[in-house]
Amino acid sequence: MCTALSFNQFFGRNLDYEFSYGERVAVTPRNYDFHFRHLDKHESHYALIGMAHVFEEYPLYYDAMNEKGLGMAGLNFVGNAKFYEAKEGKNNVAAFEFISWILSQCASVKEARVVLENTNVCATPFNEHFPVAELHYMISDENESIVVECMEDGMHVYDNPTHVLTNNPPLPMQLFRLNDYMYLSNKQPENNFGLDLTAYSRGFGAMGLPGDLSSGSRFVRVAYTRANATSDKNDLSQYFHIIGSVEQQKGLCEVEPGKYEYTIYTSCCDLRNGIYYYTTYNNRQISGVNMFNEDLDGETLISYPTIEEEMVHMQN
Ligand SMILES: C[C@H](CCC(=O)NCCS(=O)(=O)O)[C@H]1CC[C@H]2[C@@H]3[C@H](O)C[C@@H]4C[C@H](O)CC[C@]4(C)[C@H]3C[C@H](O)[C@]12C
Repeated sequence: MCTALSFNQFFGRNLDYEFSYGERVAVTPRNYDFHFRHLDKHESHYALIGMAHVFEEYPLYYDAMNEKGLGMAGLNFVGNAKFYEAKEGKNNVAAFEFISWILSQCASVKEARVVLENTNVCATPFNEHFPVAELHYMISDENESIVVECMEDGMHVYDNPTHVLTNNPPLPMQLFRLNDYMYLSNKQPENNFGLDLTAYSRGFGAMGLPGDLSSGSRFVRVAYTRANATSDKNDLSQYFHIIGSVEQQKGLCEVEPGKYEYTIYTSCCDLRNGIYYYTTYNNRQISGVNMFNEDLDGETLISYPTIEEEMVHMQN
């Protein structure tokens, strides 16, 4: 399971899975040659930063942002995702290139909508070891979010007023399910029984908020948390608290005997300042890579290993 979140200038995701593909924080500078499989070279483009599996200096992004403040993340959409054959007259983009394709040329969600109109996401595998990943995508800038779902019946581009995304089912069904929870409140409930009842603890207003790890429940939980979370100067920690409401602890979701899905990392792109923050399962201290501290006019990929050791700030 995975969850993506956009909150003010912050955008990112929980990457939940039972193993890591070996990811790094990768900066793609403006003059890195993107060799798109079905298209011409893309020699000069926006610079990108994000979490990627780096294969022979090529970034396979999971989630990223560009220097203009647009973010994009791919989340599992197994059984529903369907990518297509290359089509004449379209910009044919392999699914593994999709994040780079959008972020290398779009400065906003508005621009992404236009580019998507002529984009055909293709079922072209990266290589024999990396088959096509069945994903759907959230794209956000500071103001709006959309979700792209490529399915049997075509590519859907949805407005996403919740600014969150999890996994199955498709977004319209996730949104519809919020109807069942519209009563949730951060206030104490009224007593409608006409009996002598008391709200004997704080937090009664959100009684019934799902707490399990299924994708539909995480969608409701994180959408509710985001909708009610206050915003102040400390929005970076508030972002981590919101997405932390749906993190997965090791041991709670068994995918095969003895193997558990857990939150491998949580990312947070600061869309305004080009900083990619993240925490990992064993290292809860926030680490950061600032894309503007790199030579963004370069041609070669820059990447950093994630810091996995627990870091504790001792005070004495
Ligand atoms: C497994 C990851 C998604 C995690 C997730 O959504 N979990 C939910 C599980 S479930 O639905 O609830 O069962 C996805 C997100 C990004 C994916 C990676 C990126 O797409 C980049 C390449 C793409 C290649 O085609 C496959 C390897 C890969 C390196 C992908 C491996 C894997 O599919 C990743 C890492």
